[in-house]
Amino acid sequence: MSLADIEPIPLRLVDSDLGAAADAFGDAFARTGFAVVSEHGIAQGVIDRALGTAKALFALPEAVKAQYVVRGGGGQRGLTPFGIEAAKGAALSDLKEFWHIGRELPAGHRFESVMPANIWPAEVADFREAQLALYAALDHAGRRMLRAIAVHLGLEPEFFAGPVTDGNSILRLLHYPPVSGAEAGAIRAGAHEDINVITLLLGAEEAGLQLLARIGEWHDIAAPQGTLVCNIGDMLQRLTGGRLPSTTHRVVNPSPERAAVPRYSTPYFLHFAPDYLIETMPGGPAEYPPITADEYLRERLREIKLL
Ligand SMILES: O=C(O)CCC(=O)C(=O)O
Ligand SMILES: [Fe+2]
Repeated sequence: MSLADIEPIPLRLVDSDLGAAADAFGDAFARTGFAVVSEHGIAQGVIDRALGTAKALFALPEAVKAQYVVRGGGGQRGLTPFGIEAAKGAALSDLKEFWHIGRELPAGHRFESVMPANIWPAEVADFREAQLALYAALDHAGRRMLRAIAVHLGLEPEFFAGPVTDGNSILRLLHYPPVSGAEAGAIRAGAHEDINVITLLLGAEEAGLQLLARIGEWHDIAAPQGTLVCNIGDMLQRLTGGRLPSTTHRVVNPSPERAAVPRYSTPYFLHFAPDYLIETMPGGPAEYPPITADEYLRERLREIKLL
């Protein structure tokens, strides 16, 4: 199986033929944990404005960016500088820096203590507006994807609507600087599984993203222009008892011709509400003890050295 052969599946199918969407996405996710998604409905202008302001942010002087590191915040908001996050169990840190944006909650919201307020870079005009627009668009696309996943699992289409309402979802703006050759074995993003429910990833058109197939081989994930990549995270694997696998993936360093080119990508990690109890459904190959989404997240952030 070559992942380059994965045909993009239009997200539009969710609205026109939910059964067909459930079959197509369900099949892709059950086989590889990944799908390439076309016709996702996110306006190109929204994507371009968010990417433009993200590039402006990362281009700021290091001393300015350093002001936006939240000490003791587990990397959940603001900047996580180059050389901090390491994949679970990895000796070397990833070759990336990133900025996290969370859900905006009204003052006094019951999740305020576990979902901290966003911070915004004063130096980049329109950053807040552009990123919140992308956050909202990805959240909406993710909810549509979850309708297809619910039907694939034999659940009612709106099964996930409640559990992800006010979810602790995070928009990650990622910057992988050019690779100089002095990285001594480190890679852009070491092999890992995502912690959350599903991930929607923009920017995978620039090569590097690979998934680990069950036979133990790495496969490139080719995302044509205008598509996004969607994958299953550990929380959904846990909920489905492994019926939907959270597949290991990584971002390898560029070929010598592309070494001078930075890579920007934007995963949206869609999460459950912090108090959602993840209890394994019957019918899958595995069973896990119940745990709330927030407890599970904290356990995992400690493993990746963010907490
Ligand atoms: O940059 C990418 O293409 C993927 C990033 C990723 O897997 C992650 O941040 O979890
Ligand atoms: Fe990932």
